[in-house]
Amino acid sequence: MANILVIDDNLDICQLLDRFLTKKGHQVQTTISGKTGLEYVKKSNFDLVFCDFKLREMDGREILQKVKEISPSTQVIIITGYGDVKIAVEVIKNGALDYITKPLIPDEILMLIDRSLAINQQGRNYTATFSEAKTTSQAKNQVTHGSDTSYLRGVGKESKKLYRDIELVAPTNLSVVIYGESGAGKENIAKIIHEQSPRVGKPFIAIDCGALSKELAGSELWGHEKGSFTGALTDKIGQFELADGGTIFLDEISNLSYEIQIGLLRLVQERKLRRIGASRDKSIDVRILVASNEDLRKSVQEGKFREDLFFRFNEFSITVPPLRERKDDIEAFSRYFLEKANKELNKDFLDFDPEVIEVFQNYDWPGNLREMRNVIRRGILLSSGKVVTLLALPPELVYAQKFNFKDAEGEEKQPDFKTKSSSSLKSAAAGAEATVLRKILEEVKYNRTKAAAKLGIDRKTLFNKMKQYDL
Ligand SMILES: Nc1ncnc2c1ncn2[C@@H]1O[C@H](COP(=O)(O)OP(=O)(O)OP(=O)(O)O)[C@@H](O)[C@H]1O
Repeated sequence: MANILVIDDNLDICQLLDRFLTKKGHQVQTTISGKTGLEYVKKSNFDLVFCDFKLREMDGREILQKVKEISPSTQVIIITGYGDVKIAVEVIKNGALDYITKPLIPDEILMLIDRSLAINQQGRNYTATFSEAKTTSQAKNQVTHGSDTSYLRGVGKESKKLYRDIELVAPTNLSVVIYGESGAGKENIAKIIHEQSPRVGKPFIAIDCGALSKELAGSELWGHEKGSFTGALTDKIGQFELADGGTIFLDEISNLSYEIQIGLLRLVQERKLRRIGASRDKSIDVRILVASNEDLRKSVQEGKFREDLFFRFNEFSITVPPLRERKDDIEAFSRYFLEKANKELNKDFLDFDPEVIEVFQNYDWPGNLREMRNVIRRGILLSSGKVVTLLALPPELVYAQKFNFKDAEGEEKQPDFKTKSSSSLKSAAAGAEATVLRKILEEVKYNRTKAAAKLGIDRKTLFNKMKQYDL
């Protein structure tokens, strides 16, 4: 059973999730206000918060940040419309566990709850093995002991280069900077490096630097002694100590504050750390892998990241290509995620409609592998039979390339309908309609009267269509 908070300014969604999740045995609290939601988080210990991205007084990013400050071990899942996938993907970088797109699908929600509970449990079990550990917020970081990574290497030129680099650097003790867009697979690469290194079998700890609060980052990373500051009620082992002998992966490294960067520099130079409030140093043997989705050299030039630290980390660098540049692997990744989703959801889908693969090949995948995983999971939940069809994909994705309205040279492009079946025709119409509606609504800043006038329909029809397409 999970303790769940739902924050959504759509009362229907709150009521629906409340009823559904309570029936499934979870403890649920709901609110339409972000502010009230944060008050609830202060008072209660939630395992998981489902939060709509577009709330009236604050957005999902702000809520996420505050929830993480108040209760670092609470997982947050952002609810979003498909048109906002890019934003949702950004939010993941700030520590959200995942995102789900509307319309909500019950099985997907249940699966995410299970995943969130499993991650929290994993964190707890791991810390329990360090019996002297009296830590409070370890659960948010993913900890892997041993070899449980399942992944696909890919066969394209880009993937081959990637894995050549990994094989080269993994057996060494070098620090590595892993570059790549959000969801491209940086953490996965870090795990593979760890597993192909002599440190395999020792801890692998992933820290999301974007999710570390300024106040608690030091205590989270180095640990603290009881009484060293208000709120330090017990001793706490930091993540670096927990990773001793193994590998630590610092994701979104450029988000670390200047003070923490100084602490890191000392650790990297002297291989020693001191818990906050302690009087003695402790020797630490940890391999450090870091990731960034922006060029760290640029962060150095902008004064956001220390140059000396950059040189320490930059002993080797790997760039994970975005999915749109791994065209040769798209089909293989699609089948990999189909298999995975079959297992997770207890389904037995055999394949994709060939048109689906074609759409996948042409789509930009701003959320990379994470987006593909989510699209396929939903595709399975929305399909009947044994084959995932175009109808089960978000219309925005199906017609994104046709409705981007710009070609590679930035010239306006005419929408191109090459529908091959009546089902895709239906989906084409829906996709076209949703995209045009969104475009006009954005043009008029969601003023419904102006949008209805521009579209030549009445306000009620517009309202119904906005509801239908969740705009
Ligand atoms: N080679 C792979 N084979 C199969 N699945 C993969 C592979 N690489 C990544 N994934 C899956 O894609 C999703 C995103 O990967 P990952 O978390 O490693 O990306 P990331 O670049 O670290 O993202 P972020 O920057 O948002 O933290 C995860 O579900 C992961 O399991």
